[in-house]
Amino acid sequence: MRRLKAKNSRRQQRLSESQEIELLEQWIEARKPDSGTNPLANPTPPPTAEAGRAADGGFSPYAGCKLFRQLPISWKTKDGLAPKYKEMSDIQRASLPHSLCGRDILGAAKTGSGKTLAFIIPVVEKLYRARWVPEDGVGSIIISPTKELAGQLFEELKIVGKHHSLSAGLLIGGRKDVDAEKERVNSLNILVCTPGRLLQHMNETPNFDCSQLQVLVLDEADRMLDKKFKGELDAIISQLPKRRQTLLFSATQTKSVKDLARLSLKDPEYISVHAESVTATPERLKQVAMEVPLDQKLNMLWSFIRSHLNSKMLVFLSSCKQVKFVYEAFKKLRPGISLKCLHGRMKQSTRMAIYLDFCEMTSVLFSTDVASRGLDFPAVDWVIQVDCPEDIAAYIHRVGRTARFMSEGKSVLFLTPSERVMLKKLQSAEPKIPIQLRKSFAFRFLWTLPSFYYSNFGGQTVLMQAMDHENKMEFEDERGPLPKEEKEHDIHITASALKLLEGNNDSRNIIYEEAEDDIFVPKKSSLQLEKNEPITLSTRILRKGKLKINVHRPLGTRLKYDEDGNQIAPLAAFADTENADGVLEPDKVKERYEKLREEKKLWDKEDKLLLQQRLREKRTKEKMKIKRWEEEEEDRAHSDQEEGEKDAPNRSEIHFESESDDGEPRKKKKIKGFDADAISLAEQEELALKLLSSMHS
Ligand SMILES: Nc1ncnc2c1ncn2[C@@H]1O[C@H](COP(=O)(O)OP(=O)(O)OP(=O)(O)O)[C@@H](O)[C@H]1O
Repeated sequence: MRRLKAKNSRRQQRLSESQEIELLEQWIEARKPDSGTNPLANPTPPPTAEAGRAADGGFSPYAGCKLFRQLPISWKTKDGLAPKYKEMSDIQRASLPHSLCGRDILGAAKTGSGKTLAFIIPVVEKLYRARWVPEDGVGSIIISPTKELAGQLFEELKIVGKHHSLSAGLLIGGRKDVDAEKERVNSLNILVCTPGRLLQHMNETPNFDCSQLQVLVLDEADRMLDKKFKGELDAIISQLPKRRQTLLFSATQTKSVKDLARLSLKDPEYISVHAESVTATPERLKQVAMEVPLDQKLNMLWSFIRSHLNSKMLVFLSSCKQVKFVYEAFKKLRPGISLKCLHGRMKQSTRMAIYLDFCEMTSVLFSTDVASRGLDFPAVDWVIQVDCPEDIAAYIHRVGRTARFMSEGKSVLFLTPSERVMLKKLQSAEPKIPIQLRKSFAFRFLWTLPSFYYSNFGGQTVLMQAMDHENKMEFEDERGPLPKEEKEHDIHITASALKLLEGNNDSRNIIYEEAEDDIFVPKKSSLQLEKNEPITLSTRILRKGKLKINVHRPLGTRLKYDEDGNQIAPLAAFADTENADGVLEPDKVKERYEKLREEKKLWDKEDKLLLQQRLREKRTKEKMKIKRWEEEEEDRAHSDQEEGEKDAPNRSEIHFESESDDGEPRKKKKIKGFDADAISLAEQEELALKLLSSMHS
């Protein structure tokens, strides 16, 4: 009764809005496209209704509609879209006429083609036309497989819904104030969530009510319907009303009748705008595969990163353990470009901070498949798949993080000889995936990783385990025997690399000369492009060799220098340990060594303190960064809430604590020596102390 009253009072307050709604309803009803029609198939606008009839007899009055403003959507939505979006993409043109008139949709289009707006617009419009107010409760639920993707969808929803008075909430893990949020969740109209959080609400929040649900959206639908989310999704669906509109979108759509039956779809429109396309991946994406033996994968990755220091790179590895290992190891080796890592076992606030950082910065992000679907990182130059993807769909989504919406991108897939079967699978996929095998010798291994990392972090084991147990792909060939021997202990440059470096210490030039075509040519910085200057590395290549001691050098001939760089006589420092006849006095020598030892101890102490101070500062800086991000989030939530209270009880953003929404197994146990935040610092401290003690022993 209260709800009805609220609706009526709002209707009375907004006469012009009501008129608009009436107009939209009539417009939508009068121009309903025939089921199964695709406006893209008949691009000329119909001068009369009958002229819009396609060859198959289907009629779509939206043929020729290319702009958002030509659609029967509210002015508030048009105003929200206008600053950023004017022309529709293919999937938007094909699906919006059907979804706006309430039909269930199974939408498929290539990665980066604008599927998000294709479901957010109908969600907002449906509730607007139903004159939904916060007191009406949950009217729409958008479910995504990962927290980051949910966050991104929420941002897009804020753009479209900017001028609307609907309330929306982001329900993802990582926040502690669950109780406060449970109180607010019932007044949210649109929930953008991960399945775990939503289920947590359904089970724990008193009076949580979805009985009035109008629209359910599953983004990355095939993923949401696969066995990883089956239990959670079935539990959610069982609590939702059957009378609702359901929108399913993905770049790799499911057609399984069994899956669709679980969702009780009613005569869904199957809209696959790129079904006729020759390729399954974006047209501007260049793809190559390289055969790399397992024990050379990291060297290859290192060389690749070192040769593309101006590029933004997303590196996929198959497990959290592996991501942590590669990130820690490469970070210590300082490649000359900022490194980041992202995986499901990180704290939510850290994950979000890294996601935002990578959106803004040219850097390298090592990630598990948590970043493989849906995330719209701007301007990624390279997607590097160090480990083979699980299947073709996983490959398509991973490479889809680059070449988004009309932009260009490149991807490289490392395959061990036994993984070559994956290449065949990709090449014979329908539609095609244009991927070619390249000779890996285009890159010389300029570095081999020191075994320090392998032995201390169990690196080799990490790689082997990750590849053996986490790649679910079935191989035709047997994997070769795993190399057992330890890696060499010294950091060194291989002989061939040294030879190349003799005449040219720019690794990127080497690659340029050897590449078969321009796909591996490193990106020049804009400055270099302007000046047409040769590329130089932003960091120096260190030629590290073994320190050789010449045992045949006569005693007392070693040159020494004072602090100003002046040469001093050999053994001059020991002059005070000789008597007048030039003979060494043992007591004085002993005394001098004692003094030196004391001095060294003092330096040790100072160094230790300095190091501790630096680590403390670094930690504080990191904490401040996370805190700032959290404060900004809270401020935004507050201002949304205040704004909401002013206009109408309104927009808000909430977060819930829970795990395992990433498609990665939930494991709380920490791996010794490998906590992304704290352990890396502890590890650094330990390493520094080890170095100090080895210097002084
Ligand atoms: N009509 C449009 N005009 C201009 N840019 C658009 C339009 N629609 C979407 N975009 C932009 O294209 C990019 C990709 O869109 P979106 O993330 O919706 O792709 P997607 O199809 O969902 O990709 P994925 O399959 O990877 O999830 C975004 O940056 C978005 O802002």
